[in-house]
Amino acid sequence: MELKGLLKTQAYINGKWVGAASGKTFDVTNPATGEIIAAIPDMDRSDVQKAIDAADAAWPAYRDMTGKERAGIMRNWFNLMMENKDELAYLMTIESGKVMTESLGEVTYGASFIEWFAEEAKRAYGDVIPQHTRDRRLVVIKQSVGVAAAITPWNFPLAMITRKVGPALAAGSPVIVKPPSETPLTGLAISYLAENAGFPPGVYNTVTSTNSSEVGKEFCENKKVRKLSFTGSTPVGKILMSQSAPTLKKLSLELGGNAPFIVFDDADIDAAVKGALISKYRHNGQTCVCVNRILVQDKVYDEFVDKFTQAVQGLKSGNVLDKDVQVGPLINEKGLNKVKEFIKDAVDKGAIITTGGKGTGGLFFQPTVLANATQEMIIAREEVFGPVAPIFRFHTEEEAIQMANDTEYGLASYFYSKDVNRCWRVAEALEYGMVGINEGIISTEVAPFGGMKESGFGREGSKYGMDYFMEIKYLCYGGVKS
Ligand SMILES: NC(=O)C1=CN([C@@H]2O[C@H](COP(=O)(O)OP(=O)(O)OC[C@H]3O[C@@H](n4cnc5c(N)ncnc54)[C@H](OP(=O)(O)O)[C@@H]3O)[C@@H](O)[C@H]2O)C=CC1
Ligand SMILES: O=C(O)CCCC(=O)O
Repeated sequence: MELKGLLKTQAYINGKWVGAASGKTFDVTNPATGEIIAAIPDMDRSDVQKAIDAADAAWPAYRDMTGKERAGIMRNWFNLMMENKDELAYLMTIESGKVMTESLGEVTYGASFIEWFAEEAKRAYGDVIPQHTRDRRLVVIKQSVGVAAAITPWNFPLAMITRKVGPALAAGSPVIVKPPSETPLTGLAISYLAENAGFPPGVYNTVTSTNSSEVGKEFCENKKVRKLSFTGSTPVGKILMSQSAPTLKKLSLELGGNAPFIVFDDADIDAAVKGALISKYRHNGQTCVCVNRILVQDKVYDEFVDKFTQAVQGLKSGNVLDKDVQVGPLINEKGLNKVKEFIKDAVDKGAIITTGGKGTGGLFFQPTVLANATQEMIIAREEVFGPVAPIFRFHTEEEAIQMANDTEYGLASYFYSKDVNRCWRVAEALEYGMVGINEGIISTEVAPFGGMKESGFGREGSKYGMDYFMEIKYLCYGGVKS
């Protein structure tokens, strides 16, 4: 495909395309074929410092622009993403293995955060508080938090960047993005579009590196960075939080999940099968909101297992660039080994494979269903991040809630029931930041995305998203004579 200048092999700092000061590079490979796509700069802390300095220098002028002016540039950027949708999706597919239809969906989804926050830029309203003494007037304004850094994962090479930089840029904060080393090319491509959209030099920066722990330390320790937003694993989130303590860096952490999907015996079983299928096998099970555990009530257990197994057998594997293919490869060897290890552990402990269970060459693995799953299995506790659906059995509503909440995670959860009273009860009892009720896909730019417990904190998207990139300032006018 003709990529119209979108395949960038340099990083983007202070409005310039640059290599690493050390001259080092690293290769980006296609997980579906193993082919090398490009070599890009392998930066170290000195390069990251340059990006931070540039962002800090750009901050005063950028924050002084009106919301409407910032919105104009963001709107240009959104339009450019949509005009280059096919090219961005192609790049995403070849570097991440995400099937083409899903990549096209992610470009639209990712761009929607820029459209949404461009509109929000004009509405960063403050407040007037009724005075508590006659000679005072109390006003609250919201101001940009300052330079913001973003560390993003490979499973959403575009949307996890835009969901962070959208609110930051709208609020008046320059950004430095560190995309994942597996999938940096989509992030570089949108940096090129950001340049063309008209962001002033230093407002939008992208650094690439395989030395993520050093980049993370610089973001946490550098006092010019006022905010760090991270999506990725819980262990790395904890490292970033402890590294941020000395500078009291403001943090948003969107971490791992262990999503339950509960099917009650009063549910529409066909709808539940459809919801579980799309939620489990989205990006081959590699999202933090993918179903990790399916909990099914006794009476409908066998029916659900049969119908779900049949539906999974209908998923189409093949060339990820074909628009009707639904199953791609795992991102890397580590991901593939995790899948194999979790299946072996489950089978050793009594699970039955009703479909799948085998690798099909390279990083590809069959979509797999495990019946008779139990709490003793690793998959009950840890995120598999792959195409494996364990199905657990429960007897009562209380037991389902107890099983669902029996995890340190609290990101997404789902349940199916036709009983309205039960829907309210269960939704309120689930200790999760997001609950899908008779829905398997819940992500949208208009709703708050984020978790509880060890799934992190902060909310992205929606009317709440910008608050995490703004300071609330209270102004007290005294001596007002009436
Ligand atoms: N919440 C979510 O959406 C995600 C959850 N995960 C979970 O994490 C597991 C492992 O996936 P993995 O990709 O290794 O996730 P990581 O948390 O290791 O990686 C996510 C991002 O953090 C960066 N990173 C890694 N270590 C550090 C560090 N010490 N300091 C700063 N940044 C760092 C990575 O950079 P680099 O790529 O250069 O290493 C990447 O940009 C998955 O199996 C899944 O369970 C993974 C991805 C997303
Ligand atoms: O898996 C993730 O990293 C979170 C993104 C998922 C979504 O936005 O639906």
